[in-house]
Amino acid sequence: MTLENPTQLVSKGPVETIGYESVGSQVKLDRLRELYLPTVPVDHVIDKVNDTVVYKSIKSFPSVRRLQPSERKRILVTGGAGFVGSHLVDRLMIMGHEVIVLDNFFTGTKRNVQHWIGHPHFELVRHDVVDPFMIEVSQIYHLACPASPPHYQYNPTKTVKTSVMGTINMLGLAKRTKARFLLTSTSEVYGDPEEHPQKETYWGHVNPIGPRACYDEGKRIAETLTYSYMRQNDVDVRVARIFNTYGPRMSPVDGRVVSNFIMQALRGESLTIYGDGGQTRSFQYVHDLVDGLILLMNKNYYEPVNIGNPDEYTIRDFADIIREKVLLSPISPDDVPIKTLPCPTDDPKKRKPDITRAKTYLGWKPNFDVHQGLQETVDWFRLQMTEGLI
Ligand SMILES: O=c1ccn([C@@H]2O[C@H](COP(=O)(O)OP(=O)(O)O[C@H]3OC[C@@H](O)[C@H](O)[C@H]3O)[C@@H](O)[C@H]2O)c(=O)[nH]1
Repeated sequence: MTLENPTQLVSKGPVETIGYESVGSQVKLDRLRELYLPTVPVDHVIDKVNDTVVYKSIKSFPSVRRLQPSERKRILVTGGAGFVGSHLVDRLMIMGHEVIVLDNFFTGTKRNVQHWIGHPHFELVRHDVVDPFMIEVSQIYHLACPASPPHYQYNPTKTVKTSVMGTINMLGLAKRTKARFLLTSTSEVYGDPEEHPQKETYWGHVNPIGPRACYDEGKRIAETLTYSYMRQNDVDVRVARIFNTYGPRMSPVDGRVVSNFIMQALRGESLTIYGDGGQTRSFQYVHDLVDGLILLMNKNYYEPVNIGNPDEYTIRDFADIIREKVLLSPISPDDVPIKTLPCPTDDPKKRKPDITRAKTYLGWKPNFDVHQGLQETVDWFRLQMTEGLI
């Protein structure tokens, strides 16, 4: 397969249209932006004098594509009220599909999908995937699982249960309904990698008993389960290994480096670097990830696929980029100091995806550069702060 022409290429200035025609996911960025960075708040009024907020019912929903009933799919998104899930839901809704979201709201929030509540194509169910769930669907995007290190280590046993029992339940559902099943796995399956960049063929270097194991090993067994159901029960499966992702609707308290640095810089606090800051990560913007997930679901490729942006930074350099983005005169980036804290146990020293597979078999590549993606993310955090929502 050859590289499909993405709607916009990186080097040609800011991205304005995203998505891929072959799967009907293309959309103007402005339309999505209205959902998380509205020019005027559509659903609430803030009364700063009395410190109250009034939520209003929305008069009309965002427009969705008119699909023939035969083209419209019924799609289940577990974890659909979370950071990544809600952006996926936005896109699937705009594409004209019917979307059912399952979420236990541990890290997700109703606000992320509030603009769809009441829409005839949309349903939101408070449910924990650890318990079975019955429904008729034709595609399942299985995202449900806390994903930031502080959140997944908060209750490690529950994180393992979510990965194991949650994935068994959703694979069982896929088996019964003959739905196509997409597992969102993670770059953490490579652990602290000895191969760099990481290809999907690399088996990883994971400490099975360390504090990250509940997530790393949880996702590894989730992958094992996925391919066992494929071999044993003919379930049609897809596996995405997601690399570090950022964007609007990240939780300000999830403890990840992007949200921590942005919140610290906006509050004029020191930026906390864990260890010497020489460890690397490669950051992708959430819309690129959503493009990759939708392509993977709809293309005919069942091996694991890395979805990430190979643009690699040391955490120290990344701190400088965020300081420059957030701080406007009269505060200069130098006015926000760096504070060094101990490095977490088993923190991977480097991480960068090899995306040859995604390019070759999906025709996918990231479109957003870090400056455009971070600018929108900072704008979103700033708006939340101005409105007193975080
Ligand atoms: O305030 C901070 C937060 C984090 N960091 C460092 O920044 C790096 C990135 O940390 P993050 O918590 O954002 O993310 P990690 O790469 O550790 O884990 C992530 O990996 C990929 C995804 O599956 C998950 O979202 C998450 O587990 C780490 O080296 C961490 O030690 C800081 O230096 N300061």
